[in-house]
Amino acid sequence: MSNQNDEWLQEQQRVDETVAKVKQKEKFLISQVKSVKDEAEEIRQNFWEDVTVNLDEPDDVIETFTSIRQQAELLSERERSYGHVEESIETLKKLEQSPYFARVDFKENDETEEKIYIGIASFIDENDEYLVYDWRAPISSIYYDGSPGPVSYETPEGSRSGEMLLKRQFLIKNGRIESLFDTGVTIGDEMLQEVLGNKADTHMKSIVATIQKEQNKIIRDISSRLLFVQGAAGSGKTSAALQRIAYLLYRFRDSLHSEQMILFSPNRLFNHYISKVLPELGESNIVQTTFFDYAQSRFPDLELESLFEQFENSVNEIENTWRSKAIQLKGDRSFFQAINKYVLDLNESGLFFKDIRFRGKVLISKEEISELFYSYDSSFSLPNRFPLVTKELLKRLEEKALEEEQEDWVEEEMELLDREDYLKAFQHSLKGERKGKVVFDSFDQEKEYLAKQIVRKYFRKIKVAVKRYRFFHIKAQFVDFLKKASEFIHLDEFELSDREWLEIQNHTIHALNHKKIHMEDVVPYLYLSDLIEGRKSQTSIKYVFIDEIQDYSPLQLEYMKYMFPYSKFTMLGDINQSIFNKGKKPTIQTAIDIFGAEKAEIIRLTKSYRSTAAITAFTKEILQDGEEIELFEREGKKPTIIVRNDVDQLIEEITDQVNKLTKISGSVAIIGKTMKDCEQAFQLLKNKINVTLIGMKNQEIVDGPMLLPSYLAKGLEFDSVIVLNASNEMYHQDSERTLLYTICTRAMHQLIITSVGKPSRLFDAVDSELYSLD
Ligand SMILES: Nc1ncnc2c1ncn2[C@@H]1O[C@H](COP(=O)(O)OP(=O)(O)OP(=O)(O)O)[C@@H](O)[C@H]1O
Repeated sequence: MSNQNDEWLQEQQRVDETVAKVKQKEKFLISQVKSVKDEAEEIRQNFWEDVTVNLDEPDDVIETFTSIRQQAELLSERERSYGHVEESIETLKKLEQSPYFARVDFKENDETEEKIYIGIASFIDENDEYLVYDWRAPISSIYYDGSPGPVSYETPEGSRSGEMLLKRQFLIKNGRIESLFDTGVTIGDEMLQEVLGNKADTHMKSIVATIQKEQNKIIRDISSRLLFVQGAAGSGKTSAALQRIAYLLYRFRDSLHSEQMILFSPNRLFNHYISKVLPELGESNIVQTTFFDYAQSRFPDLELESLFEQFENSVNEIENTWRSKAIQLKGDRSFFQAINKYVLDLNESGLFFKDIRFRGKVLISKEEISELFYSYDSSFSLPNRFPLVTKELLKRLEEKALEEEQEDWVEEEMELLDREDYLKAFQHSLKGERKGKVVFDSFDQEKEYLAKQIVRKYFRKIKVAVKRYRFFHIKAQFVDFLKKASEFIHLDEFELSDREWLEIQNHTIHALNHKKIHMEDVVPYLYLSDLIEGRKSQTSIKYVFIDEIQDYSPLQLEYMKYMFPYSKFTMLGDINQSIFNKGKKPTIQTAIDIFGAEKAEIIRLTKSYRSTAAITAFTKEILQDGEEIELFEREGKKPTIIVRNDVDQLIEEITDQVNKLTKISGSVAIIGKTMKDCEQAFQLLKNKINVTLIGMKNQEIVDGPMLLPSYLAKGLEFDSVIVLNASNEMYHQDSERTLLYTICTRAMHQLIITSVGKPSRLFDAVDSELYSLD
């Protein structure tokens, strides 16, 4: 038997031993879980028997309350430990299948050599010996960063160094070693080839076994206030970010919880796509949202235009019309500063208020509110004056309510009261009697009581509105700001004339009057309202992750910093994939300007792992002055450009291709430019193939072929991509280069570009050797 086989056998033996111990532990925990579960069940069943309920005297009430609380705490403690044991069992089940994926032999100075096995979680045997180290443990970083020879790694106590004698990778499935490699500098290409050659999944997978050195830097960074990752399409930005979340939760497990992290992703489809990575690593998902969803939650009364609608609307307009200039201006940092300056001027006067009305009558006029607001000392900030004004308004409303009780309408309404209302009044009277209070002894008193109830019912709504500061007229304030904004900004820097600016204002006002708000107005509007009314920034959030950062405007970045003042930011983006935001400066520079260079770390990922070398070579040439992109050598067919004369022929071709591709590859996506294009194609395709149209309303990845617009495909990947009609007519502007690049880079194994008539001129720059033409 050769040495190599001996090694393999020895390793398999170790796997067997580890798995046996894992199973043993699992068995023990299963028995434990049963007893914890039974105990919790018993507490729940006997809950009321074990507490003493006595509500006679105030002291008894306190005692009862304490007793209930103790019992509830006991129950939740048992339930928590039940949850923990369940989680541990889940992890053990994973270890049972594949206990580890790597081994490094490490010798620290004069100490004896140690064999470190690395897996998705630590496993310690009965003698407290580490049979498996968590991939996030300090020592595990030498596997990702180092190669055989001298190595060092960071621990919370400082740096440690020694020598790495061996670096080995395993692929273990169902407790059997399927492959084993000893590797050098990088984490073996063999392993990566194997992983990347697999089919796409409806959910993203974790990359824990093959994290690359540069990605490991992203994952383990703990000092930067701003970690900015500029990475080519498919270079693992999202993957690294998710591993980073898992790492941070492990590294700071005593002080950091998943609720203290938030991830802004491009769309809900993407949220769904990445939702299994953290649970796969044994961690809970963090809050995932999209900026649109966040903003919508702040605008209950307005219909928000989404970034996608903005895209759909603006692609139809000629470039550089006033709309795209408006988007530029309203996304600029100078616009943010303009809001700051405008608000400074409101300290003494200038806030807009609304009358507080009831039944068509003004209860408290806007002038009265304004007078009240500005009666407070101007050293009080605007937000600090709001609670004071609210308190006073509520007091005045009480007086108004008393007056209102005398009005005729109250009496009329009283006559319309049904039996139930009277019964309620009667019960109230009985309650009062029990408490030794004066109760109705005359018809007048009963009437008085009912009148109070009626008015109170109506006034309740008004009071709620006052408590929510609805007396402040944010819409009018925003319009006023727009009217005065040109005092604070230089319109000519945005090539805007006064007339165009006026047109932009009218456009915004028109939308607001129809209870709508354009995407470019959303953040300025939110910020203005926050500065005036005072919004509590989210101080409990410690880490903010923003994916597809290139689509955020500079003003949005400013707002993010304002909203999460104590957070560390991880921003992931690719300037080559900017679809929406065409700011004056690259986002990376803007982010550094905003957050300051001292605490910023920039990491560039240049190697693209998603696509075959043939696809990356092709997509790279669509960009002319793109960021650096390196190929990952993985074999595959050259992309094909298929040109047909008319739409019918194109649809025939797409039908054939989808039928062929679904037989050989896993997921197939047909990607169109806009939703409208996709809807038209869907009408023509739906009776020929079983395809699902993905839109804003059904953002979920499904099995089988999908048809979706470019912006919803962001961040996703598919085994095969068919680009829907990439004709010259469809994509002809230079600004659409990045859009076309984004669509094409979704393909992992095969890329087919279709076109009615001449394909987009944006492909002209691509070497004809890099694709085949049909
Ligand atoms: N170290 C790695 N090991 C294995 N697979 C990897 C690694 N890095 C990236 N990948 C794979 O490459 C693909 C692309 O990764 P990911 O989606 O994270 O890239 P991205 O940079 O966010 O892409 P894009 O900007 O195009 O959306 C995924 O299938 C991911 O699993």
